[in-house]
Amino acid sequence: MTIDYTHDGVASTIKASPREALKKYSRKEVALHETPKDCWLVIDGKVYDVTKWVPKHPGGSLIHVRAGQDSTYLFNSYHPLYVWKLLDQHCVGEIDASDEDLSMTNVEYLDTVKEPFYLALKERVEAYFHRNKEHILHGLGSHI
Ligand code: HEM
Repeated sequence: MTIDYTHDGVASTIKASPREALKKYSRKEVALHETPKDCWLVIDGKVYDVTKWVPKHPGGSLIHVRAGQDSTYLFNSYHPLYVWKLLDQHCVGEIDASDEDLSMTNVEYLDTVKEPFYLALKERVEAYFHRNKEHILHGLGSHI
């Protein structure tokens, strides 16, 4: 199951598709890349080397607070849905499911990003803020 964020209407684009052959990494291998100058992230089971993107990141140093670790929840909570499309270019592999170490991730959140209800809700919230010309983070800031 992968999420295809390349179409309009994100919630309807969850579909089963064969994964291309990606290099497999254990979470321990990913954990070796834990600095701003060598920054790998695990997001939704895939491994991303975002080192080159660190100095350009609009959200500044937050990009490396979980360098070398699972950042699925953090990534998803901070970004509008379109940012998922930008991840592909940084992909270097995926987590080796046969060597999964659940103590190194936060299983509670792993499937949330794939749930149609969650995606539909997030899409609608983004559309609301867009219509009202508010920045989503600033808008939320006044309510939390
Ligand atoms: C878990 C690591 C990350 C965290 C905590 C994080 C956090 C943030 C935050 C707080 C912002 C809002 C900045 C602002 O509006 O003032 C932001 C914006 C952004 N980030 Fe990240 N980021 C992370 C990783 C990434 C990665 C890996 C990419 C791309 C490959 C990325 C791409 C972007 C883009 C394009 C924006 C601008 C979004 C917009 O408002 O249109 N970020 N990020």
